[in-house]
Amino acid sequence: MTSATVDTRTLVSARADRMNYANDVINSIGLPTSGTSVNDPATGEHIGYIPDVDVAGALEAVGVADNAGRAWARTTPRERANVLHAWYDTLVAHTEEIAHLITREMGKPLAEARGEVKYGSDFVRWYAEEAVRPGGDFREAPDGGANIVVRRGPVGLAVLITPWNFPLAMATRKIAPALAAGCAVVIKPANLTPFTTFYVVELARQAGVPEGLINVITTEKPADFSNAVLRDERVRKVSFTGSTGVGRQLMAIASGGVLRSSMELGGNAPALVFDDADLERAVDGVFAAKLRNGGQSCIAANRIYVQSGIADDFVDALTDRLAAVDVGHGLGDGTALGPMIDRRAATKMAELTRDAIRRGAQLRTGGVEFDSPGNFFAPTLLDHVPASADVAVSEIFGPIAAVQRFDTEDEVIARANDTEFGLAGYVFTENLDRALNVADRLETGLVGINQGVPSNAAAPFGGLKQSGLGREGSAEGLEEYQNVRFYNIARRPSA
Ligand SMILES: NC(=O)c1ccc[n+]([C@@H]2O[C@H](COP(=O)([O-])OP(=O)(O)OC[C@H]3O[C@@H](n4cnc5c(N)ncnc54)[C@H](O)[C@@H]3O)[C@@H](O)[C@H]2O)c1
Ligand SMILES: N[C@@H](CC=O)C(=O)O
Repeated sequence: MTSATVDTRTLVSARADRMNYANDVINSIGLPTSGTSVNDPATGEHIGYIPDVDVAGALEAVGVADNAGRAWARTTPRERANVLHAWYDTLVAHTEEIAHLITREMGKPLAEARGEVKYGSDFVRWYAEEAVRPGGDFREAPDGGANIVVRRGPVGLAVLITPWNFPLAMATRKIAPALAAGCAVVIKPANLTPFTTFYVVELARQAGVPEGLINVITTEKPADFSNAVLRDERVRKVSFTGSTGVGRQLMAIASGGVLRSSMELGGNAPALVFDDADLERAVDGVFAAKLRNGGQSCIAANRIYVQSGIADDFVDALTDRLAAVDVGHGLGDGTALGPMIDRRAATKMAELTRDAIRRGAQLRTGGVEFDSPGNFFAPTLLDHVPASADVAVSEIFGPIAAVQRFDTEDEVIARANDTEFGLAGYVFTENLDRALNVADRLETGLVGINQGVPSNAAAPFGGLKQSGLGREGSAEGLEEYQNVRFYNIARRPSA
């Protein structure tokens, strides 16, 4: 098959009871009756408004956060841990509410949204546990004339900017370590998926997070927002998750005030499947790495390299898996793939597919936009994708599995590393030496070995090259919100 086919699957519809439940959760947030409209990406339906805050409003929030942060910085690690534990318990108790909200505003299937609630809440629990281990050190000067006490304290007021693809996890991965370290925050979620942030921040308040410590700002002019708040002297830190282009702009502004900066940016993950891989395990892993979040993930398998000896079997098996996926509203029964976030994203999938086919790729399944008011694109597999195709060089951010073939280990590593990005990579082989040697040679911040979802609150998530700076999750994620200082204590030798 070399050209687009009609996908005969019918879309799964949302269940009315789940839609009503999600709407009740949105209505409970207490949002304005006008402002910026938020829509369900699966239906295009308007689901609520958020405030369009101007620069003066954003700077007011900076002032509120600055005041609250000064008091919070003086709390003990145990006090901060207790508040974060309480927030974690509240998040878990509201799993259903949050999951329905995520699906309604972002589109991912409800089962995946529940998974995000677990993943996102795990960051809060992890940093509740890390809060009482702020780190520090005691050293002796080599000449014996001093002791050096190394202390870690809060970096100060942090501005957090998050994307739409994981509305909960991208927020908690930043807010929780900031609070654990003793910082206040101003957070700007994406306008496409703001409700989850408003909702979980309200849960944080109910759990005992002091007023003014977490401030949510939504705006239609994000550039005005960042230009103003990142130049404000009260702000000491910026943490951004989003595209590399916007990350570069924010780093340029942050350089003015020499702000501590964490940047979680774009990816172009290679997945390497060797002849000696377990076929079933490799198909499961690549399927997960591709289809998690509908492919709208920074660590999604972007370039799938399969060694010649296993390639035909692998492609057949992955094609069957993708062709069997139920597509539809995330609040439907059995939906495994929801909509793209917006029409532009769905159109981009169609363009990428057309470009690849024009350049010689073979379409094995999918390749069609569904005829619906939503933004659906069928799970797609393109085989024999030329390295020059757009789908092989740009971040796909959608459900297209783009397969290329390779012969040798050296060849595939050179191809895998031939990108300015360096976030995630995947290796599938049953040979442990090969797995570790290839992982060592991949220029990525994280490597999934025989599995497709490597993210974990205990792992230092982050990229190399133009995929970013800094780490989120784990002990390293706390350090991003800490200043390191030392006291030099003079010592006289005993008489
Ligand atoms: N490395 C990671 O951990 C990670 C995680 C999720 C997403 N991403 C990346 O994010 C991208 C997709 O997300 P997106 O489309 O929302 O990205 P985006 O860069 O367009 O937007 C991200 C956020 O930045 C805001 N923003 C945009 N311009 C801004 C400006 N000038 N000043 C301040 N804020 C601004 C947006 O409103 C949104 O809140 C992909 O490239 C993906 O790889 C990376
Ligand atoms: N997929 C990432 C987030 C980026 O999209 C994760 O696993 O945390």
